[in-house]
Amino acid sequence: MEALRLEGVSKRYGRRPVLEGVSLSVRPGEVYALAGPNGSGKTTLIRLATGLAFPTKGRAFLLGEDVHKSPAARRHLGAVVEAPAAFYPYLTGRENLRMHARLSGVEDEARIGEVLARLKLLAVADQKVEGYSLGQRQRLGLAAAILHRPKVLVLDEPTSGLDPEGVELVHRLLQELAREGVAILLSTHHLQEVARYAHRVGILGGGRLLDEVALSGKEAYRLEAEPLEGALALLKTLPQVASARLQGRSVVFEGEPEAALRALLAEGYRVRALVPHRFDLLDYYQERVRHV
Ligand SMILES: Nc1ncnc2c1ncn2[C@@H]1O[C@H](COP(=O)(O)OP(=O)(O)OP(=O)(O)O)[C@@H](O)[C@H]1O
Repeated sequence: MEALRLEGVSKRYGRRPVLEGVSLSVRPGEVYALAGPNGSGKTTLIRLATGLAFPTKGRAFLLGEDVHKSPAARRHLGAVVEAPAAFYPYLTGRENLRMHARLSGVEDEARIGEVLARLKLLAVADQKVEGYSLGQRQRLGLAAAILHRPKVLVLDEPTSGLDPEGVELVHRLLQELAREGVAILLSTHHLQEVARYAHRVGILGGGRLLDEVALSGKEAYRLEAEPLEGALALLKTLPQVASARLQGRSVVFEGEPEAALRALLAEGYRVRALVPHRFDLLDYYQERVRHV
């Protein structure tokens, strides 16, 4: 079952549409990154998915339960939406986490130590939060969000304000959590970084989900052949080809290049080039949002 699902979600502020009919889903163990220019609605979408804002149309589900109708659905959710998360400044990091733990019914001192260690906060755990740097607060926010072992984690720009070590720490943590089966939806402007481990990237623009890119990690190849449309159609029929799509004046496909070449030549296509293809997410993204 999908861990998180948005069904035709729209949001208007007054008469102004911000999101129009966005549907997406995130499976357990999947990292789904939301990208889009400033003002494209990423934060709004995240607020709708977590139940912090109501959609004008459409519905949001967490593990099959409607987030806006069943507050209990949120027990499976960990989220950092307003960054840095609000903490009591006169309490220490550990005391703040204890408060969170009590509110979510965790009451497990060992778990508090575990998440502090995971976020590399043990050295400052017993200092008051008012003395924390922005990056330390960000990490404490994430520590609070994962304290109750949520099955779904929703994060708005989880690496903003972090130094390079902090950025790496968060990326590593998210990969580990995904391997443990957590479904993760995050928004980001740092496409190249999340492309290393995100499974899918949703591109928002003009209030719509313009595209979803699956980052499979499989070997891809770029083919230049004539006629190109026919070559694309042929590749799509081959069992050795997992996926194929048009990109500019080439076809990009995943699969076995030898089998593809044999089939193309056997059918009389003129093959001009068949080379390994490195998918550049940033290039693709820029092309996708250029005309919005
Ligand atoms: N409470 C609100 N009232 C009115 N308009 C809002 C409200 N919240 C967001 N908006 C508008 O909705 C649009 C989308 O904002 P949102 O913050 O979701 O974008 P974003 O993609 O997260 O942007 P950024 O990349 O800058 O963080 C913006 O034009 C914003 O001005």
